Amino acid sequence: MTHDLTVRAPAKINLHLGVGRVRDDGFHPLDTVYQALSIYDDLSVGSAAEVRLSISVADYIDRAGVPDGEDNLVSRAVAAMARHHGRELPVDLVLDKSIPLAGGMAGGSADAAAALLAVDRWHDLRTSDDALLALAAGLGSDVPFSLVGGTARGVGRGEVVVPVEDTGAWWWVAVPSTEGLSTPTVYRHFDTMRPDAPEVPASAEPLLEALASGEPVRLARALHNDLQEPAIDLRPELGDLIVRGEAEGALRGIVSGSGPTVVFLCDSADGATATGRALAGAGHDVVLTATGPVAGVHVVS
Ligand SMILES: C[C@@](CO)(OP(=O)(O)O)[C@H](O)COP(=O)(O)OP(=O)(O)OC[C@H]1O[C@@H](n2ccc(N)nc2=O)[C@H](O)[C@@H]1O
Ligand SMILES: Nc1ncnc2c1ncn2[C@@H]1O[C@H](COP(=O)(O)OP(=O)(O)O)[C@@H](O)[C@H]1O
Repeated sequence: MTHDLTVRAPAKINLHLGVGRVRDDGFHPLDTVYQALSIYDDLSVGSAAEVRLSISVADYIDRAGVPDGEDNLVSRAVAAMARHHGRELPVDLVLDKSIPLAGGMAGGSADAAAALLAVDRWHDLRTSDDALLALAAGLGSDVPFSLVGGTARGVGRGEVVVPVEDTGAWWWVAVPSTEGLSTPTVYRHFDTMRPDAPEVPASAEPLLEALASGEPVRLARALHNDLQEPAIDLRPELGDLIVRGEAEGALRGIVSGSGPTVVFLCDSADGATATGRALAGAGHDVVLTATGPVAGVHVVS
Protein backbone atom coordinates (compact mmCIF):
# COMPACT_ATOMS: atom_id res chain seq x y z
CA MET A 1 0.00 0.00 0.00
CA THR A 2 1.22 3.50 -0.73
CA HIS A 3 1.03 6.02 2.06
CA ASP A 4 0.58 9.60 0.95
CA LEU A 5 1.05 11.40 4.24
CA THR A 6 3.74 11.01 6.89
CA VAL A 7 3.76 12.80 10.21
CA ARG A 8 7.05 13.06 12.12
CA ALA A 9 6.97 12.98 15.92
CA PRO A 10 9.95 14.10 18.04
CA ALA A 11 11.21 12.72 21.35
CA LYS A 12 11.24 15.02 24.38
CA ILE A 13 13.48 15.58 27.32
CA ASN A 14 12.87 17.64 30.47
CA LEU A 15 15.50 20.34 31.03
CA HIS A 16 13.81 21.08 34.35
CA LEU A 17 11.41 18.70 36.09
CA GLY A 18 10.14 20.10 39.39
CA VAL A 19 7.73 17.65 41.04
CA GLY A 20 5.43 18.57 43.93
CA ARG A 21 3.52 16.43 46.45
CA VAL A 22 1.06 13.99 44.89
CA ARG A 23 -2.44 15.45 44.31
CA ASP A 24 -5.71 13.82 45.35
CA ASP A 25 -6.24 12.62 41.75
CA GLY A 26 -2.95 10.67 41.86
CA PHE A 27 -1.06 13.06 39.58
CA HIS A 28 1.85 15.22 40.69
CA PRO A 29 1.93 19.00 40.17
CA LEU A 30 4.81 19.86 37.85
CA ASP A 31 6.84 22.86 36.83
CA THR A 32 8.78 21.53 33.86
CA VAL A 33 10.62 22.71 30.77
CA TYR A 34 10.34 20.35 27.84
CA GLN A 35 12.58 20.32 24.80
CA ALA A 36 11.83 18.39 21.57
CA LEU A 37 14.87 16.50 20.21
CA SER A 38 15.78 15.24 16.72
CA ILE A 39 15.00 11.58 17.45
CA TYR A 40 11.76 10.74 15.66
CA ASP A 41 8.95 8.25 15.24
CA ASP A 42 7.21 8.42 11.83
CA LEU A 43 3.52 7.74 11.30
CA SER A 44 2.35 7.19 7.70
CA VAL A 45 -1.26 7.26 6.61
CA GLY A 46 -3.19 5.63 3.77
CA SER A 47 -6.79 4.76 3.02
CA ALA A 48 -8.59 1.77 4.52
CA ALA A 49 -12.14 0.63 5.25
CA GLU A 50 -11.43 0.53 8.99
CA VAL A 51 -8.70 1.61 11.44
CA ARG A 52 -5.58 -0.51 10.87
CA LEU A 53 -2.19 -0.14 12.56
CA SER A 54 1.09 -1.87 11.72
CA ILE A 55 4.31 -1.23 13.60
CA SER A 56 8.01 -1.50 12.84
CA VAL A 57 10.85 -0.57 15.17
CA ALA A 58 14.54 0.36 15.03
CA ASP A 59 16.89 -2.54 15.84
CA TYR A 60 17.50 -1.27 19.39
CA ILE A 61 13.77 -1.33 20.28
CA ASP A 62 12.01 -4.44 21.64
CA ARG A 63 8.99 -4.81 19.34
CA ALA A 64 7.24 -6.95 21.99
CA GLY A 65 7.11 -3.92 24.31
CA VAL A 66 4.95 -1.90 21.90
CA PRO A 67 1.26 -2.73 22.38
CA ASP A 68 -0.79 -3.67 19.30
CA GLY A 69 -4.37 -2.82 18.53
CA GLU A 70 -6.48 -0.58 20.70
CA ASP A 71 -3.95 -0.45 23.56
CA ASN A 72 -1.54 1.48 21.39
CA LEU A 73 -1.67 5.23 22.02
CA VAL A 74 -2.02 5.74 18.24
CA SER A 75 -5.28 3.75 18.22
CA ARG A 76 -6.47 5.56 21.36
CA ALA A 77 -5.81 8.90 19.67
CA VAL A 78 -7.79 7.89 16.56
CA ALA A 79 -10.68 6.71 18.78
CA ALA A 80 -10.62 10.02 20.69
CA MET A 81 -10.77 11.97 17.40
CA ALA A 82 -13.66 9.79 16.17
CA ARG A 83 -15.60 10.44 19.40
CA HIS A 84 -14.88 14.17 19.16
CA HIS A 85 -16.17 14.40 15.58
CA GLY A 86 -19.00 11.91 16.09
CA ARG A 87 -18.06 9.73 13.12
CA GLU A 88 -15.85 6.78 12.22
CA LEU A 89 -12.40 7.66 10.92
CA PRO A 90 -11.11 4.67 8.93
CA VAL A 91 -7.40 4.88 8.17
CA ASP A 92 -4.38 2.67 7.53
CA LEU A 93 -1.51 3.66 9.81
CA VAL A 94 2.11 2.52 9.72
CA LEU A 95 4.18 3.44 12.77
CA ASP A 96 7.96 3.35 12.51
CA LYS A 97 9.54 3.80 15.95
CA SER A 98 13.02 5.12 16.72
CA ILE A 99 12.32 6.83 20.08
CA PRO A 100 13.56 4.52 22.88
CA LEU A 101 10.70 2.64 24.51
CA ALA A 102 9.55 3.40 28.07
CA GLY A 103 12.65 5.55 28.27
CA GLY A 104 11.39 8.88 29.61
CA MET A 105 11.44 10.39 26.10
CA ALA A 106 7.65 10.33 25.57
CA GLY A 107 7.66 8.17 22.43
CA GLY A 108 4.12 6.93 23.02
CA SER A 109 2.93 10.50 23.66
CA ALA A 110 4.63 11.67 20.46
CA ASP A 111 2.86 8.88 18.53
CA ALA A 112 -0.50 9.90 20.02
CA ALA A 113 0.06 13.53 18.99
CA ALA A 114 1.15 12.39 15.51
CA ALA A 115 -2.04 10.32 15.17
CA LEU A 116 -4.22 13.31 16.09
CA LEU A 117 -2.53 15.44 13.43
CA ALA A 118 -2.42 12.65 10.82
CA VAL A 119 -6.10 11.76 11.10
CA ASP A 120 -7.09 15.44 11.15
CA ARG A 121 -5.21 16.06 7.90
CA TRP A 122 -6.18 12.76 6.22
CA HIS A 123 -9.91 13.29 6.77
CA ASP A 124 -9.66 17.09 6.41
CA LEU A 125 -11.39 17.53 9.77
CA ARG A 126 -10.02 21.03 10.47
CA THR A 127 -10.03 20.40 14.22
CA SER A 128 -9.25 23.62 16.10
CA ASP A 129 -5.91 23.94 17.91
CA ASP A 130 -7.74 24.20 21.24
CA ALA A 131 -9.67 21.00 20.57
CA LEU A 132 -6.48 19.19 19.51
CA LEU A 133 -4.73 20.29 22.72
CA ALA A 134 -7.71 19.18 24.83
CA LEU A 135 -7.82 15.78 23.10
CA ALA A 136 -4.05 15.50 23.60
CA ALA A 137 -4.34 16.24 27.34
CA GLY A 138 -6.98 13.50 27.62
CA LEU A 139 -4.51 10.99 26.18
CA GLY A 140 -1.59 11.79 28.52
CA SER A 141 0.12 14.59 30.41
CA ASP A 142 2.99 14.78 27.89
CA VAL A 143 0.90 14.66 24.72
CA PRO A 144 0.09 18.42 24.41
CA PHE A 145 3.83 19.20 24.42
CA SER A 146 4.39 16.75 21.56
CA LEU A 147 1.98 18.85 19.49
CA VAL A 148 3.67 22.12 20.44
CA GLY A 149 7.35 21.06 20.29
CA GLY A 150 10.31 23.43 20.46
CA THR A 151 11.07 24.35 24.06
CA ALA A 152 8.10 24.95 26.35
CA ARG A 153 7.16 25.23 30.01
CA GLY A 154 4.64 22.71 31.30
CA VAL A 155 2.57 23.19 34.47
CA GLY A 156 -0.47 21.49 36.01
CA ARG A 157 0.26 17.76 35.58
CA GLY A 158 2.43 18.81 32.61
CA GLU A 159 -0.45 19.24 30.17
CA VAL A 160 -0.66 23.07 30.31
CA VAL A 161 2.05 24.07 27.86
CA VAL A 162 3.43 27.52 27.08
CA PRO A 163 6.20 27.87 24.45
CA VAL A 164 9.34 29.68 25.63
CA GLU A 165 11.89 31.47 23.51
CA ASP A 166 14.96 29.35 22.88
CA THR A 167 17.42 30.62 20.29
CA GLY A 168 20.07 28.03 21.22
CA ALA A 169 21.00 24.99 19.15
CA TRP A 170 21.79 22.52 21.89
CA TRP A 171 23.63 19.23 21.34
CA TRP A 172 22.74 16.08 23.20
CA VAL A 173 23.81 12.45 23.48
CA ALA A 174 21.06 10.05 24.58
CA VAL A 175 21.88 6.62 26.02
CA PRO A 176 18.81 4.36 26.37
CA SER A 177 18.69 1.24 28.53
CA THR A 178 17.71 -2.15 27.19
CA GLU A 179 14.97 -2.40 29.81
CA GLY A 180 12.44 0.44 30.25
CA LEU A 181 11.19 1.99 33.51
CA SER A 182 7.49 2.51 34.18
CA THR A 183 6.53 6.15 34.76
CA PRO A 184 4.00 5.42 37.58
CA THR A 185 6.62 3.25 39.36
CA VAL A 186 9.13 6.12 39.37
CA TYR A 187 6.51 8.63 40.58
CA ARG A 188 5.52 6.20 43.39
CA HIS A 189 9.18 5.81 44.36
CA PHE A 190 9.46 9.61 44.45
CA ASP A 191 6.54 9.62 46.97
CA THR A 192 8.37 7.09 49.16
CA MET A 193 11.72 8.87 49.02
CA ARG A 194 10.29 12.39 49.34
CA PRO A 195 7.36 12.26 51.81
CA ASP A 196 8.20 15.91 52.61
CA ALA A 197 7.94 17.06 48.96
CA PRO A 198 6.54 20.62 48.81
CA GLU A 199 3.06 21.17 47.41
CA VAL A 200 4.48 23.68 44.94
CA PRO A 201 7.12 22.12 42.65
CA ALA A 202 10.60 23.63 42.28
CA SER A 203 10.37 26.62 39.95
CA ALA A 204 11.65 26.43 36.39
CA GLU A 205 12.70 30.11 36.47
CA PRO A 206 16.47 29.50 36.98
CA LEU A 207 16.46 27.09 34.04
CA LEU A 208 14.66 29.63 31.85
CA GLU A 209 17.27 32.27 32.70
CA ALA A 210 20.10 29.89 31.79
CA LEU A 211 18.33 29.02 28.54
CA ALA A 212 18.00 32.69 27.62
CA SER A 213 21.76 33.18 28.10
CA GLY A 214 22.43 30.77 25.19
CA GLU A 215 25.49 29.46 27.06
CA PRO A 216 25.79 25.67 27.23
CA VAL A 217 27.81 25.78 30.47
CA ARG A 218 25.08 27.80 32.21
CA LEU A 219 22.36 25.55 30.87
CA ALA A 220 24.30 22.49 32.03
CA ARG A 221 24.49 23.86 35.58
CA ALA A 222 20.76 24.65 35.63
CA LEU A 223 19.49 21.22 34.47
CA HIS A 224 17.26 19.75 37.20
CA ASN A 225 15.18 16.58 37.56
CA ASP A 226 13.35 15.62 40.77
CA LEU A 227 12.72 12.12 39.34
CA GLN A 228 16.45 11.48 38.91
CA GLU A 229 17.02 10.36 42.51
CA PRO A 230 14.18 7.79 42.51
CA ALA A 231 15.19 6.58 39.02
CA ILE A 232 18.80 6.06 40.13
CA ASP A 233 17.65 4.38 43.34
CA LEU A 234 15.71 1.90 41.16
CA ARG A 235 18.57 1.60 38.62
CA PRO A 236 21.92 2.42 40.32
CA GLU A 237 23.82 1.87 37.05
CA LEU A 238 22.32 5.12 35.73
CA GLY A 239 24.43 7.06 38.26
CA ASP A 240 27.58 5.33 36.96
CA LEU A 241 26.59 6.16 33.38
CA ILE A 242 26.22 9.87 34.24
CA VAL A 243 29.68 9.92 35.85
CA ARG A 244 31.18 8.16 32.82
CA GLY A 245 29.62 10.51 30.25
CA GLU A 246 30.76 13.58 32.16
CA ALA A 247 34.29 12.10 32.31
CA GLU A 248 34.09 11.67 28.52
CA GLY A 249 33.60 15.39 27.92
CA ALA A 250 29.86 16.00 28.36
CA LEU A 251 29.02 19.22 30.22
CA ARG A 252 26.36 17.44 32.27
CA GLY A 253 24.42 14.18 32.28
CA ILE A 254 20.86 13.88 33.55
CA VAL A 255 18.14 11.24 33.64
CA SER A 256 15.49 12.03 30.99
CA GLY A 257 12.08 12.45 32.66
CA SER A 258 11.26 9.26 34.57
CA GLY A 259 14.19 7.47 32.87
CA PRO A 260 16.00 5.24 32.29
CA THR A 261 17.42 7.07 29.25
CA VAL A 262 20.30 9.34 30.27
CA VAL A 263 20.94 12.47 28.20
CA PHE A 264 24.19 14.40 28.11
CA LEU A 265 24.42 18.08 27.18
CA CYS A 266 27.55 18.75 25.11
CA ASP A 267 29.24 22.01 24.09
CA SER A 268 28.93 21.47 20.30
CA ALA A 269 28.09 18.98 17.55
CA ASP A 270 31.72 17.78 17.60
CA GLY A 271 31.59 17.47 21.38
CA ALA A 272 28.47 15.31 21.14
CA THR A 273 30.06 13.09 18.49
CA ALA A 274 33.18 12.62 20.65
CA THR A 275 31.22 11.85 23.84
CA GLY A 276 28.91 9.51 21.89
CA ARG A 277 31.89 7.62 20.41
CA ALA A 278 33.56 7.28 23.80
CA LEU A 279 30.38 5.90 25.41
CA ALA A 280 29.84 3.48 22.51
CA GLY A 281 33.45 2.36 22.93
CA ALA A 282 32.80 1.84 26.65
CA GLY A 283 30.17 -0.79 25.85
CA HIS A 284 26.95 1.18 25.50
CA ASP A 285 25.47 -0.47 22.42
CA VAL A 286 22.98 2.27 21.62
CA VAL A 287 24.13 5.88 21.68
CA LEU A 288 22.05 8.51 19.87
CA THR A 289 23.24 12.01 19.04
CA ALA A 290 20.54 14.66 18.75
CA THR A 291 19.93 18.37 18.59
CA GLY A 292 17.15 20.49 20.03
CA PRO A 293 14.88 22.31 19.97
CA VAL A 294 13.05 20.91 16.93
CA ALA A 295 9.44 21.33 15.78
CA GLY A 296 6.55 19.43 17.35
CA VAL A 297 4.67 16.81 15.31
CA HIS A 298 4.59 17.91 11.67
CA VAL A 299 3.75 16.65 8.21
CA VAL A 300 6.85 15.68 6.20
CA SER A 301 5.24 14.35 3.02
C1 LIG B 1 7.55 11.79 33.76
C2 LIG B 1 7.14 12.57 32.53
C3 LIG B 1 7.89 13.92 32.54
O1 LIG B 1 7.63 14.66 31.37
O2 LIG B 1 7.42 11.95 31.28
P1 LIG B 1 8.12 10.52 30.93
O3 LIG B 1 9.45 10.55 31.59
O4 LIG B 1 7.26 9.43 31.44
O5 LIG B 1 8.25 10.50 29.44
C4 LIG B 1 5.61 12.84 32.55
O6 LIG B 1 5.21 13.48 33.72
C5 LIG B 1 4.78 11.60 32.31
O7 LIG B 1 3.74 11.95 31.46
P2 LIG B 1 2.84 10.81 30.73
O8 LIG B 1 3.69 9.64 30.37
O9 LIG B 1 2.08 11.50 29.65
O10 LIG B 1 1.92 10.40 31.92
P3 LIG B 1 0.36 10.06 31.97
O11 LIG B 1 0.08 9.04 30.91
O12 LIG B 1 -0.44 11.30 32.00
O13 LIG B 1 0.25 9.37 33.40
C6 LIG B 1 0.79 8.09 33.67
C7 LIG B 1 0.97 7.97 35.17
O14 LIG B 1 2.12 8.75 35.56
C8 LIG B 1 1.89 9.36 36.81
N1 LIG B 1 1.94 10.84 36.68
C9 LIG B 1 1.97 11.42 35.44
C10 LIG B 1 2.06 12.80 35.34
C11 LIG B 1 2.08 13.57 36.53
N2 LIG B 1 2.16 14.91 36.48
N3 LIG B 1 2.05 12.97 37.73
C12 LIG B 1 1.99 11.60 37.81
O15 LIG B 1 1.97 11.07 38.94
C13 LIG B 1 0.52 8.88 37.29
O16 LIG B 1 0.76 7.71 38.05
C14 LIG B 1 -0.17 8.50 35.99
O17 LIG B 1 -1.17 7.53 36.16
N1 LIG C 1 2.85 4.00 20.38
C1 LIG C 1 3.45 3.61 21.51
N2 LIG C 1 4.78 3.62 21.60
C2 LIG C 1 5.39 3.26 22.76
N3 LIG C 1 4.75 2.83 23.86
C3 LIG C 1 3.43 2.80 23.83
C4 LIG C 1 2.73 3.19 22.66
N4 LIG C 1 1.42 3.07 22.93
C5 LIG C 1 1.31 2.63 24.19
N5 LIG C 1 2.52 2.46 24.75
C6 LIG C 1 2.79 2.03 26.16
O1 LIG C 1 3.31 3.17 26.89
C7 LIG C 1 4.43 2.80 27.69
C8 LIG C 1 5.37 4.00 27.87
O2 LIG C 1 5.80 4.38 26.62
P1 LIG C 1 6.85 5.51 26.19
O3 LIG C 1 6.08 6.70 25.76
O4 LIG C 1 7.76 4.87 25.21
O5 LIG C 1 7.71 5.82 27.48
P2 LIG C 1 7.79 7.01 28.55
O6 LIG C 1 6.41 7.16 29.16
O7 LIG C 1 8.81 6.54 29.52
O8 LIG C 1 8.24 8.23 27.85
C9 LIG C 1 5.06 1.62 26.94
O9 LIG C 1 5.75 0.77 27.81
C10 LIG C 1 3.85 0.94 26.30
O10 LIG C 1 3.31 -0.04 27.18
